[in-house]
Amino acid sequence: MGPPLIGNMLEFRKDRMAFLIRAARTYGDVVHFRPGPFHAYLLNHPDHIRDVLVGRPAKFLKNRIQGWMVEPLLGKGMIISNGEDHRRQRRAAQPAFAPRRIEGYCGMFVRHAEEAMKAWGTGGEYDIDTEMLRLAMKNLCEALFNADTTDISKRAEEALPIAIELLTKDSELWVPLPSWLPTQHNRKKKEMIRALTDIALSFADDWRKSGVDRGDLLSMLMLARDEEGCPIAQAELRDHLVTMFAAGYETTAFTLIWAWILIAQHPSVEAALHAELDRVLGGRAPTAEDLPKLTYTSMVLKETLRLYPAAWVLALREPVEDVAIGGYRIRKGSFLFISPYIIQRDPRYFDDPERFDPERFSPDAEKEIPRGAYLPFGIGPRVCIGQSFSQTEALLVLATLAQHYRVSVKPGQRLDPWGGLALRPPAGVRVRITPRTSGARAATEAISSPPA
Ligand code: HEM
Repeated sequence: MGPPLIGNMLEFRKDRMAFLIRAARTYGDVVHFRPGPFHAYLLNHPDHIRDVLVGRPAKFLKNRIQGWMVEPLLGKGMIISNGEDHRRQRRAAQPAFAPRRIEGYCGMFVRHAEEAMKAWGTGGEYDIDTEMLRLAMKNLCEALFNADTTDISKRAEEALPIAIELLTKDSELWVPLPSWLPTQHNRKKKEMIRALTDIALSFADDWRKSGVDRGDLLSMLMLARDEEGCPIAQAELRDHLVTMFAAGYETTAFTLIWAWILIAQHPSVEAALHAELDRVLGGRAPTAEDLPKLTYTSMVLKETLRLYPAAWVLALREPVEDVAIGGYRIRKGSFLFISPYIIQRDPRYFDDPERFDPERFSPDAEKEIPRGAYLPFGIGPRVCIGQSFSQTEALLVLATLAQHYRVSVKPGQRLDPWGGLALRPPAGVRVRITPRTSGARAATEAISSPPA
């Protein structure tokens, strides 16, 4: 438990991922620890996780502490709201993520990937994180805000990561430092948050000039009316838009970054991926109709999200009354940690869990995974609203790019995961990007064609 007041805070701060893994492997399904003066519990059994997220979600609210950690950025947006506020926000945003809508985004995901390929040309050395983050931001801006992406997404690309990094630093303290303190940290944070607010509200201003329903998230929010016929207040609109930025940007980009790293490290997976892409696409760009045929590509992404779930820990939950979980009495107001990263590497549910093996997600094998042991997008009523948006985006981006290019990671870089707001490599990832030759494509086509 550690000393009073500080508890396990120092250990947790030093290496939170290692601390949680150690705690789970040593103490089992429900682990009590103390980040500072608080009582926290890590839930590490699929049944307990389902109990909280699916069985009794109304008894476990998003916790107040993370409210102050991320509220300066997200305001009272959907990720941290509770109860009726949350239901209203989710209802307003849901149509932008309907299957028909997502199908409509497919051409744009591919177009942006093709633009990236044009710049790659005959290949060279790149930071794969910069490339994927740029793509994710363009996709997000165009799909959700119908914004001309070049200028706006550049500004957002600059401000968002800095804001997220400063908030992550705050979150390590567990106790809020007054935001009025004239520190450089606070000044920078305010500046970045103001920049993001300006960007979000400039979308709204642009929209008002035409007032046309373009079928994107922004139009839906701008046209939404409450029971009294009033539009969404400016502050709520801002919170909605910045929340979507924060939730949808790094998550998808880092999933793709990890996928490239893992594919580069596993030549047999790379060969199977190329074989599928050559067989299904044969050199042409993918479309929405190809999605169900890209089964192996999808398995690669699912396995990437098992080992490197971008949301490595879910938003903390707080019981609204004393509850029993797995035979333990947990007091009202404690924090509940649920970590996809920890449970998805648990040897009880995944054989040889550190091994990258997309076959775990072959249609038959996937059915055997216990419910609650694999949850990169969460489960229950707070499941990620952007899940199918992001899965479709990642699949099409990977299929478009991997069909024509190979990525190899320059040796000597640190690639251990670091749990910031999203799970990421500790620094930029330098890679060599090489065009796949048509000869190589013909060879995989020969391997993947059934004998006559
Ligand atoms: C690989 C990509 C992504 C991953 C791994 C991911 C993961 C998650 C997870 C685990 C949750 C549930 C959090 C909890 O229960 O505490 C969540 C919620 C959410 N995600 Fe995602 N997400 C991704 C992409 C996106 C995208 C692209 C968007 C929007 C464009 C998005 C928007 C949201 C929102 C608004 C919520 C809050 C939903 C609610 O509370 O009702 N996410 N996400």
